Amino acid sequence: MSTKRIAVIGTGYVGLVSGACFAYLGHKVIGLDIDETKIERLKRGEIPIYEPGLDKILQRALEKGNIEFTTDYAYAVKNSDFIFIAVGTPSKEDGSADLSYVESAYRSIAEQIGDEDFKVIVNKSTVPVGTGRWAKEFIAELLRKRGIKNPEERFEVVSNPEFLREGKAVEDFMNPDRVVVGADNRDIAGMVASLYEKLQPAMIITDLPTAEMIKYASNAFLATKISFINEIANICEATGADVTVVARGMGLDHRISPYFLGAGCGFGGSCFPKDVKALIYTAKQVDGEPKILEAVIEVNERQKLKPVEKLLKHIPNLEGKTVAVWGLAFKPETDDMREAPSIPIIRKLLELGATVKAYDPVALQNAKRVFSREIEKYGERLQFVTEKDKALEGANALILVTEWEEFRDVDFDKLTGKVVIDGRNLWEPSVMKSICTYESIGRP
Ligand SMILES: NC(=O)c1ccc[n+]([C@@H]2O[C@H](COP(=O)([O-])OP(=O)(O)OC[C@H]3O[C@@H](n4cnc5c(N)ncnc54)[C@H](O)[C@@H]3O)[C@@H](O)[C@H]2O)c1
Ligand SMILES: O=c1ccn([C@@H]2O[C@H](COP(=O)(O)OP(=O)(O)O[C@H]3O[C@H](CO)[C@@H](O)[C@H](O)[C@H]3O)[C@@H](O)[C@H]2O)c(=O)[nH]1
Repeated sequence: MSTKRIAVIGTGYVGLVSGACFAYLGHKVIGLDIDETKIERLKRGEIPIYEPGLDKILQRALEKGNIEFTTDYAYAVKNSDFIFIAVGTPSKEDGSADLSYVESAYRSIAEQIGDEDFKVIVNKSTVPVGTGRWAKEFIAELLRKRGIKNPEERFEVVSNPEFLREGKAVEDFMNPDRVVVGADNRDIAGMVASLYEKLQPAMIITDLPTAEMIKYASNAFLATKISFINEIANICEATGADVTVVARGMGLDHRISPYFLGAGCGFGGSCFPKDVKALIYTAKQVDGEPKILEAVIEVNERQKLKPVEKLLKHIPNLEGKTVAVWGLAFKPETDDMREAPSIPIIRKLLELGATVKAYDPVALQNAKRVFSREIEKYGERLQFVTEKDKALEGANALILVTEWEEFRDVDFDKLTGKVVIDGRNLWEPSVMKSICTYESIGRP
């Protein structure tokens, strides 16, 4: 494999993992961020996020001298041929994707492109269909204004959406189900595809809008599977069926597949909620009626509060009661709190007068930031504890929100007599029901 010079703009979950993995694969990588503190920490070898396996990959890349970090766009653009954009694209109030960080990255890159350059600008951020083509005009115009001759010949824009999952990011990047590359110029798409050749992935090379749409359609479909099974879980609950067995029975049909049929208290994270909303927005802009997508969000919003609904059946008045909450991050193996179901659950419990004792193995620091308003408003009624058993001390009930592995083995003595709501169907009902008042999602 020939070594290529790559800059990665944004050193968050996607940028840092992609940069470290490209460097591990033998490319020369410059990671750039506007967050100076983050870059200072990375230069010292500290990793600002919790992501299993990233430390080892990054360490190896640093030892090989294949990765460096900077805040200097001039340096990063000058010393790279491929510039990957991996900045955030969060939801705006109206559900559309906020492209201001992406636009700012394009501007900063365009300021550094000279008369003799040719740079391949690769969108790894999830951006609405049409963004790549728009970016080509936007960047060309910026170059034109700077007096650069033949601006369209100085760069190409490529879409290379990322499909990694948090908590399994390194594993997913190194073993992708597929790599998707979209560009108007197929030769340049091929050049981007070749950056991954060591991984020998299934490869889709297509045009810009199609690549952008593959990302949204994939996330929307996975989110649909989750809302679908949650809807089935609610029907199971009312009819005495067991959703976990139903999901197993469905999943053995290879056309359905067993994945993403885990019923629970809904999906969270930095991607599914915002990407489904952005796709709804796009659909409406082109006069579509995205009924399925809207239902996916609606079902999910309701599902997130299911555990509280179930708790109220057993303890109708939560005033003066204490509820332990296990798992705050939006899924296990991450410290990411974005759109975590624990947020509406804890807010609701506090509103209803409960004292909440919250525990997570790695997300406590981020959780304290997310709940800063509640900490101020409710004082001692919202406590963060550093051990799962401490959360149970004096608690009338336990809600399991995130299925961290350490919650699998519980000290049954500590649960005796409590109301336990299992929001992720982690425990065996027959065992739990013998020691406490136990409810799960969609199981008798
Ligand atoms: N998190 C995931 O699992 C995941 C997976 C696939 C795709 N994505 C997509 O990838 C993109 C990035 O997501 P993330 O979770 O890594 O975001 P993140 O918030 O973790 O990181 C974004 C980084 O970009 C930096 N940044 C912002 N503006 C910048 C600029 N103008 N120049 C340089 N750096 C800048 C921020 O300081 C931050 O460090 C999003 O579009 C997201 O939808 C995310
Ligand atoms: O059967 C399931 C599977 C997942 N979830 C929930 O779904 C959310 C998202 O989980 P997951 O997809 O594992 O995590 P993400 O890191 O958000 O990854 C998704 O979003 C990324 C960003 O776009 C994509 O790159 C990935 O392919 C896509 O899986 C979490 O809250 C999970 O608890 C369920 O409720 N039931």
